[in-house]
Amino acid sequence: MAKLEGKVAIVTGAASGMGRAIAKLYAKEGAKVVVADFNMEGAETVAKEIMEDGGTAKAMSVNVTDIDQIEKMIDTTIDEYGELNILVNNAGIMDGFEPVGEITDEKWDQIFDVNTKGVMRAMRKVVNYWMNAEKEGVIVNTISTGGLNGAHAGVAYGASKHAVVALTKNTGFMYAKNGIRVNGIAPGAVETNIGSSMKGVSDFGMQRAGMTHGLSPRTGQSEEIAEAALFLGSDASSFVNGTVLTVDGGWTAGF
Ligand SMILES: NC(=O)C1=CN([C@@H]2O[C@H](COP(=O)(O)OP(=O)(O)OC[C@H]3O[C@@H](n4cnc5c(N)ncnc54)[C@H](O)[C@@H]3O)[C@@H](O)[C@H]2O)C=CC1
Ligand SMILES: CC(=O)C(C)=O
Repeated sequence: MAKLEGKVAIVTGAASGMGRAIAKLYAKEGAKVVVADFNMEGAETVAKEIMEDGGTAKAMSVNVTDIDQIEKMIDTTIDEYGELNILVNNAGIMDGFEPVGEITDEKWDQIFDVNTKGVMRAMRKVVNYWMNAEKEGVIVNTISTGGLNGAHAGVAYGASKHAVVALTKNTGFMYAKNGIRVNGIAPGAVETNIGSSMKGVSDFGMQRAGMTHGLSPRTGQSEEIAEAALFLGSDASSFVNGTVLTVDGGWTAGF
């Protein structure tokens, strides 16, 4: 039996990288998947690939910095599929490895709007839906090893991801008796298109962070992260709640 048979899932940032791999694996395991991204062309391609493989998917144009678009994403999914069981908050962008002495207010806000506020707003909307409807549900947040230590990116990215760890733990704890589970994944360095979101790279920050990146045994593939997202999104993880699963090939085990 497919692991997500009968489930409806939203995956944000699903036009590329880990989001794409998660959307495809969820669909392969029986879920109806909303492929949400502000890159609509990319989202449509992923939805088409899923449907060609016999799955069910719908591309949706969503900018996670826009509250109206986030809320519409969730309302439309429930209207069209009659249900929403799994929300994967995966959309994210990198900073330019800036340390605090170099970060601008504008860059800080830009990173937080996508990586943190967008996640909180989607979680708030879906949790209220589940609570009001007295339904159970699962949230999976793509965080980062940069959300667990200070050495993997700049100050804005690290702080934005540390905040999602707190969002994950707090929400998992608060609604644990209501059948709502919330977990995160902390991937290490994974081969995706995230580099294209890096603007104005700091030589100083890159040099400092690069020292720890050099300790990573290897880079990961998006499909390896998708397997963790499948575990956390499915009933196989029914007793796992309010925690973060590191998936980094052993990179951060050594320090
Ligand atoms: N690649 C890596 O080494 C790591 C990435 N991560 C996290 O994994 C998540 C996925 O990133 P990747 O697959 O690596 O990157 P990616 O760049 O391949 O995919 C990110 C997707 O998010 C979308 N996106 C960006 N801003 C958006 C917005 N405002 N609204 C809607 N969609 C938006 C992009 O269009 C893209 O399709 C991110 O949260 C990232 O921070 C975490 C650890 C390591
Ligand atoms: C992009 C990112 O989060 C890492 C850990 O490389």
